[in-house]
Amino acid sequence: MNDQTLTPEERAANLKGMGCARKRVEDVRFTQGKGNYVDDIKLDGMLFGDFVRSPYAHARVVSVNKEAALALPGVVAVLTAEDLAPLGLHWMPTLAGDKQMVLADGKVLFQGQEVAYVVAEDRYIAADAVELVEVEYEELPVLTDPFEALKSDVVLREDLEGQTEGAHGPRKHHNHIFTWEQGDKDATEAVLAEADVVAEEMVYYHRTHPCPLETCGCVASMDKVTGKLTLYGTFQAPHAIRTVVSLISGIAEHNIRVISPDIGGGFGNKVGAYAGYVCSVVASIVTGKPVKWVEDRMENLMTTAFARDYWMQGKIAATKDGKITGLWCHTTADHGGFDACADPTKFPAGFMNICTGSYDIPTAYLAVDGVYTNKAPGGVAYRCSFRVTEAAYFIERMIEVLAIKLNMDAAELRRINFIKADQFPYQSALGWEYDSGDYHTAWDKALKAVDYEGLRAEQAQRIEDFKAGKTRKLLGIGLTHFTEIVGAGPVKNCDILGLGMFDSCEIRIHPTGSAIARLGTISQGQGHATTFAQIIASEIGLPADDITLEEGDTDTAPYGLGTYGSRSTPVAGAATAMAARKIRAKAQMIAAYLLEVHDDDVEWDVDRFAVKGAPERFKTMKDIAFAAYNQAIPGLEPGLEAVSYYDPPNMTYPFGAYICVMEIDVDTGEWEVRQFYALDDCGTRINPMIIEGQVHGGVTEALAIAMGQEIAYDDMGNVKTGTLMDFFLPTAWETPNYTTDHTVTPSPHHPIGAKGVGESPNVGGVPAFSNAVHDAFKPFGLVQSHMPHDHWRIWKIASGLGMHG
Ligand code: PCD
Ligand SMILES: [Cu+]
Repeated sequence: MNDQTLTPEERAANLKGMGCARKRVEDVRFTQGKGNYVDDIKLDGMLFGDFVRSPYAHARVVSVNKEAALALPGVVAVLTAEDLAPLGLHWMPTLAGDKQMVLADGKVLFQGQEVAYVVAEDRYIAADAVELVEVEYEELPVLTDPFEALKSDVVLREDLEGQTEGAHGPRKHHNHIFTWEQGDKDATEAVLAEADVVAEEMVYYHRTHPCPLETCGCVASMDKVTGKLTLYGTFQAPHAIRTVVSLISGIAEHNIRVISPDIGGGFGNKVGAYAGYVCSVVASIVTGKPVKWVEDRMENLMTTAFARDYWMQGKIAATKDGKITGLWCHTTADHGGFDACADPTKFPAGFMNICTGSYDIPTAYLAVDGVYTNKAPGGVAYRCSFRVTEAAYFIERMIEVLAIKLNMDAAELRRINFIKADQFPYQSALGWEYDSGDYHTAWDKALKAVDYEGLRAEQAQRIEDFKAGKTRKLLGIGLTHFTEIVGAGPVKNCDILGLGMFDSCEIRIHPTGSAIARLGTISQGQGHATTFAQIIASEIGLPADDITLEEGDTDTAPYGLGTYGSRSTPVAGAATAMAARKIRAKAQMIAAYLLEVHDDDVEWDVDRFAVKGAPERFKTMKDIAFAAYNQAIPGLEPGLEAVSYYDPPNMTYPFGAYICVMEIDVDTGEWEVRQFYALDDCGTRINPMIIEGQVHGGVTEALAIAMGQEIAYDDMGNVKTGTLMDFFLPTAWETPNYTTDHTVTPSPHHPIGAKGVGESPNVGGVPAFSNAVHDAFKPFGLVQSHMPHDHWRIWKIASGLGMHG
């Protein structure tokens, strides 16, 4: 059965295990149009839902008249808050401990808010009926600026009036949500007062949106005979959705089956619960028929969870020679009409306290104030694991601002402040324990790869030429060294709605030596079916091609908290290795029995157990799998399967060095990325090709955010960027070529040493692009300018610096 002539290396290669650039197994289906997305699901007698949405950002709903809509042939029902109230479903809990209207209850708080839900026989009738619902509104004053909101007499959340205590402590004002403080305020202020140099700046990270290719949607199907509710949907956390649906609907959890089919990109947008899910479930229960709801693009952009919108006031202190002594940050966080941020419960501003970044900063203080405004709720990670991209942008801008103050090279300033390799595990001033890192090695490699000295020389020449009138183009060199924090993560620290953030994997080996593995996570394009099979292949010596991977069906998958915050590899990936190791432990006993030696006298060799000192006497994993099912082995149960629920001891701290070289035309504001170098360290690399794809995708999203993407509002709370005509999504035209690189610093606590990587390119990419723009104008006096750096804003910078003559 087994080719004994193969070397161990050849046998290992045949497994396509960890480290192999295995081709994505998912793509056979996707490239042939054989994916199965929510909108592909068609059930007998299925009805369609659509929302009546508010055109106003703040208004009282005086009346809703459904008559004309109900009279339209094909319309089955029109639901309003009044219909949901008797069921207690007109409001729902948010992930952030707040509550949110499912359908407008007396007033609306943001443009596009759900007012009524129409159910009809097809999508088009539903859309027509939406037009026929007559809603009378009475406009109220609109607050779109969080600083104004905190001063205004206008009460946004009347339901909370008089409540001085919120989900995260005291509320200071009727539009205030929480204050979150970390670090030592007094000590930091003392350091600032005595420092040689203090740089101060307001760093704004604008509101944006993940905008996945596929919008959010679901199909709810209540079987009245069995009492079982099946809910298909674009869920990044199917198990959590099942628990939440059970808690708010009262349907027993075993009678709910949640299925996430193929998902066309999630990027954090599909973590939370939306009104569409609740209304579809209610509509299916009421009508006894399956009900489908799928958003259109404008609904997705205008109403589902936004990202960022952080105003970060910063102060950074240093000695004359550039040693950073303290960091202070006060953030005003615009959370929109309801606090629906998707962060672990104890972290209302996510992991923003990673804002000391890659630097050994002895003293620091961070305070975040959450504020209600008339904007869409949400606050999702959007490829940045819980406000880490905000934190990284903040510190990487503050470093640049400090470099200007010190008149020092920003690469050197970073180098002298990096946490040193021998300081890990490193305790940060804001409360984290960084697991591992080697920043100096990564930094030097990156600077060398782009010829940093050469670039600075070229830039100096360019400045001369510009001043001499020989060119109108500037050169910017954008530097970033970021530290990520992913893999939420320890249950003692992290939960969502009280559900501990562990994750899981169950592996079953079949008699012929192939296998199926099921996880509590769910791929939205990341390629889990490819990579997690590789972990198992390396751990138990069965070829990855013989391992099926399944996620997203709560009736079959073990409980897990889902995929976001780059947690699948750190948490479910660890569970996968641990489950595989349980299988290998049993396999060892089976092998020893078959080989008639003691358990301790066999040793593992790539895909087999061999007798110690006699490698020609062995049983392959395939032999062992068969024996597990066909031999009665004394003292052992038949079969070969295992499950692991993994509660990680710590998060993982991937890091990277990104450098962006940009040409900027001062007369048009146009930019061109000439070079983008991305070095990532995500510990042990499972699939280098997938990692490269993750970096390409993530840096492209970072480019979008830094250079143009924005959810912008006017003073009346109208969303100005609610279509892809106005909301910047880069195409192949704008997307530059990327050079990827890596170092490998394994996580000491992860069973295979892997850290997450999916979010890193966004965390590192945004400051790299933004710093490039700033760097180009720095010699002409620019210190700080807000993103997104679209052509107009860049042109305005040039203008403001008097560069237009
Ligand atoms: N060391 C390592 C790591 C990792 N890896 C790979 O890579 C990936 C990723 O991973 P991670 O990092 O762990 O992550 P996950 O968890 O899986 O995922 C998540 C992420 O992911 C990213 N990416 C992506 N891709 C795609 N395609 N799609 C999508 O959607 C997405 N999203 C995004 C996001 S946003 Mo959030 O949600 O915001 O929080 S978070 C996120 C996978 O496959 C894995 O396996 C490897 O290989 N190695
Ligand atoms: Cu975030």
